[in-house]
Parts: sequence; C-alpha cells; structure tokens
Amino acid sequence: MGLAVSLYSTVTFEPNQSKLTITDCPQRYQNADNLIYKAFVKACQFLNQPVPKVKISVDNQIPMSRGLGSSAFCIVAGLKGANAWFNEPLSQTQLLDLATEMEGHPDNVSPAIYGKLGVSFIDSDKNVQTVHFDVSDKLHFVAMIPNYAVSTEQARKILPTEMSYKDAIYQVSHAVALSKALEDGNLSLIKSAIIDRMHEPFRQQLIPDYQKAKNICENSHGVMYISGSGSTMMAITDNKASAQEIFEDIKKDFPDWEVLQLNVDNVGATVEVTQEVE
Ligand SMILES: Nc1ncnc2c1ncn2[C@@H]1O[C@H](COP(=O)(O)OP(=O)(O)OP(=O)(O)O)[C@@H](O)[C@H]1O
Ligand SMILES: N[C@@H](CCO)C(=O)O
Repeated sequence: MGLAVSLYSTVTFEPNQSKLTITDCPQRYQNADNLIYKAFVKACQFLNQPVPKVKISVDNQIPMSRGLGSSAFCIVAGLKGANAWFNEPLSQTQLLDLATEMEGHPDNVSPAIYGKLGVSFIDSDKNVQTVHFDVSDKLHFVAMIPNYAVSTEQARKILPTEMSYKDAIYQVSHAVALSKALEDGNLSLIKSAIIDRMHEPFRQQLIPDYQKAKNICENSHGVMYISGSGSTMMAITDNKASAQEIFEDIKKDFPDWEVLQLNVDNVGATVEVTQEVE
C-alpha cells in the first residue's frame, strides 16, 4: 500500500549542447548514475529512441532515505520526462511496469504515478496490478521527518524472514479494513486498523524518537505510522486543529526536524510542456 501526499519535487528537462548536464542536486548525483537520468534513458531505450542530449534541473523537496519515496520520485520523473519528450507514447500502465521494474516493487511508484491510496501487487503472470482508493478529505497528515536517515536496506534486514499464520491473518484483515477506513475518513477505525505486526515493531528500533513522537500524536488525538521504511513518521488526524497541535509540539521538542502538514494528492505526477522539442 502506498499513499500519495502533497509533497512535490520538480524536474526540468531541456535540450542540451553536451551529452548530459545535471544541476541543483548534490555533486555526487551530477552524473550518468543519477536515478532520474537512468529512468530517462530506460524509457528512451524502451521506445527505441536515441537518448537525447539533455539538461536536467532538479528542484527537490523530497528528502532522501527518509521513507518518503525519493527513489520512486526520481524513477517516475525520469520516465515521464522521456515520455513527454517523445510526445507521450507510453500509457500509464507501461510507465507503471517500467517504474516497478526499476524500483523492484510497485508500492511507491503506483501512488507517484496515479496519486491517491494505491494497493498493488505483481500477479502470477508477472503483471503489475494496482487499484486506487479515494482518501477522505476529512483527513490531515503531518510528516515528521527526523534529521537522521534510515537506510531501506537496513530497514529490510531488521525484519524477520517468517510470519506466523496468525499474524498473517491479523495483517491482511487490518490492511483491508484500513483501506476502507481511509476512504471513509473514519479515524477511530484507522486507529485500530493501522496497528501493524509486520514491520513497525521491528523498524521502530531504528528510529530512537519513535515512542516520543507517537505519544505527541496520540496526546492530540492523532494516529501515527512509519512512512515507507522510515525514518519519517506520519500522523493522521481528522481535524486541522489537531494537525496544527502535533506540528507545533513536534517542532518544539525536535527543532532540527522538518515537519510538514500535508494532504492526499489525488492526481500523481504531472507534466507541463513549455517548449516543443524538434
Ligand atoms: N534528488 C535526487 N537525485 C538523485 N538521486 C536521488 C535523489 N533522491 C533520491 N535519489 C536516489 O534514491 C536513493 C534513495 O532511495 P531509498 O530507497 O534509500 O530511500 P527513499 O526512496 O527515500 O525511501 P523509501 O523507499 O523508504 O520511501 C538515493 O540513494 C539516490 O540513489
Ligand atoms: N514498502 C517498502 C517501502 C520502501 O521502499 C518497505 O517498507 O520496505
């Protein structure tokens, strides 16, 4: 499951004199290994088109390795950039397939492409299946982004390799009920359905401030979950005043954290063409 929230980065693709120029991102990503460029190249190759000389500028608002899908953003941006360059030959489904192949799973790339709450899986024919839920606009989200990263690799390693039948039943029923609770904006159902046995009990060890942040959210009648593989924790409330209270309390106790009040995005990544490529 993945939820698209209103946190946006913008990538600009322009014709260039030399093979590749990348600006406005850390020096170590200003080369052909940049994930946005790799996705751009992947789409060109899929379309049997020569890779154009391109200048890529990044206005990045999505912090890296914080569980907010920064790698999914890069992949979707690169694929959609190339698709726009060649006048949109790829369907959303083809974009999803290519993005899933690059990210390794559809959880984050589906909401990045389609917006909303996406529930996705890879079926027995290796096709990506994804369905979407409209999330109630009664719900408010507060992203609490620690000033430390959690590597996805480490967050995967800390998980057990097996789960009991009892926990699997618990988890499946809770996940399905959670989708409906988010659609209905039913906070009391969200509170019980979101209690997870699959990753939070293990991954919270990697986030030293997990319990303190959770207490702050619960004191203001909110509920909290670990976003992606962490370190970001996301609060959900059903009123603006609670969201504001959580925002202020987290800011007070963790002045070095980035705290953002967000909504659900219902649209996914968008493209604006400002210059036709000849
Ligand atoms: N602005 C960027 N420019 C270039 N590469 C980036 C950028 N943002 C993210 N990346 C790439 O994505 C990687 C981070 O992916 P990772 O899966 O560790 O974190 P995440 O996607 O933020 O977290 P999660 O998958 O839990 O939501 C970076 O190591 C880098 O390769
Ligand atoms: N769903 C993934 C997100 C990280 O990409 C995980 O929790 O491992």
